[in-house]
Amino acid sequence: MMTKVLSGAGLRGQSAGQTALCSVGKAAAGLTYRGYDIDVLADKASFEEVAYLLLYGDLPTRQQLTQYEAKLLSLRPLPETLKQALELIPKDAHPMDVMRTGCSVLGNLEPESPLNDQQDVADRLVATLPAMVLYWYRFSHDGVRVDTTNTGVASLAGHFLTMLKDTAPSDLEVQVMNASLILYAEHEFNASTFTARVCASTLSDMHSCITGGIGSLRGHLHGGANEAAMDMIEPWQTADQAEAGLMTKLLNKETIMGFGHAIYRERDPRNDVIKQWAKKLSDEVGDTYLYAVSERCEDVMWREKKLFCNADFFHASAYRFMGIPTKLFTPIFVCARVTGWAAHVMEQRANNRIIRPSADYIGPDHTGWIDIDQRS
Ligand SMILES: CC(=O)SCCNC(=O)CCNC(=O)[C@H](O)C(C)(C)COP(=O)(O)OP(=O)(O)OC[C@H]1O[C@@H](n2cnc3c(N)ncnc32)[C@H](O)[C@@H]1OP(=O)(O)O
Ligand SMILES: O=C([O-])CC(=O)C(=O)O
Repeated sequence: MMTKVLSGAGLRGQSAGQTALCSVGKAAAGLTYRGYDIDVLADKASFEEVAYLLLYGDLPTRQQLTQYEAKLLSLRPLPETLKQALELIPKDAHPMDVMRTGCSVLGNLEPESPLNDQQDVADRLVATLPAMVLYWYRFSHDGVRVDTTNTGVASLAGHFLTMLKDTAPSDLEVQVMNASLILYAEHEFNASTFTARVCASTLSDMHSCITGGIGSLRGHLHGGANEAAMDMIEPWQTADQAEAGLMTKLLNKETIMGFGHAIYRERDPRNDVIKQWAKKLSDEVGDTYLYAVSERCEDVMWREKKLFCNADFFHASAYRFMGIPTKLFTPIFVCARVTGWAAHVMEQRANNRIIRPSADYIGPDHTGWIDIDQRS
């Protein structure tokens, strides 16, 4: 795989520091977490194993994994005060705003300290972010105070789906959710991770760094693209309608959500994985058009613009096939990416210099004071 020739605005192509966590767009490998290829991780690992890899530095032994899973289970309960805060948030709030608030409230209740160190705060957030968003969602939408602790499901992937639906998900759904969390866990110096690192570089606390990351991920040019892609394809009932709709959008020079990437040039290696799972789900649920619509979008975008699906595009149909409401798509990204963000915060802290670039000044020349009554 070739890396993109990068230049110009948006700090594109400029190295902003070093990382041992992830390589993106390197020849042949495509995407690795601490040297492990994403395809292999998505195929063989559990999300908990990948979280451990990112947060603790290496893949766990069986004993370490058992202990880590037990730790995450023990960290699931939400503080009562946090539940009360979540209950105050209206139904029509965006779940990403709920997560931002939830993370921030937890930082007030359980601030990072020598007794609650960065590793513990990171694990606590991994264990509770899914619960925060779903506690609010189920309370505000269904009037149910969902049990966020004992769904009887050990894996975070299964726990998320069980809290959402109250019924046990299928094995395939748990498998796909697990792979999805792995695909979304980490991606070098993307915008939200960079936000978290900038925050960390001022010696701020972990909750502030993660809250900032959630805010940056929310935008449609970043994590919010999975939701925006679903909104785009939703009205199309056939592949031909999708093609006609896309052609109109391209003619109008619209940005097509779920396509293109700041670093990859030819393909996003995560797309092959999630696309395959979307196909399996499509077959399982007896879908007659959404997968075909998605595939046609992929073909048209490549034919017309040489733009490829990024990680977000086929996540939209995969999540839809699992019955997940569209506005919960990006929050799932948060549940995964919190591992990458926290690992980057720790890495930044271990070798820190405050991140403070310069700007090229383009404003007016030095200007004298004009008294308020003299201004036109
Ligand atoms: C998990 C993730 O966060 S992945 C990213 C998710 N975001 C999206 O899917 C949003 C849609 N995609 C985009 O907006 C962009 O591709 C980004 C934000 C991901 C990357 O932006 P950039 O690095 O600036 O894009 P890039 O330099 O490749 O753009 C090259 C050209 O292709 C165009 N282009 C890039 N992506 C798209 C798109 N999705 N739809 C239409 N045109 C596009 C650009 O407008 C640009 O055109 P120009 O040269 O006429 O100005
Ligand atoms: O790397 C990026 O710019 C965006 C991305 O794919 C991610 O954060 O997963």
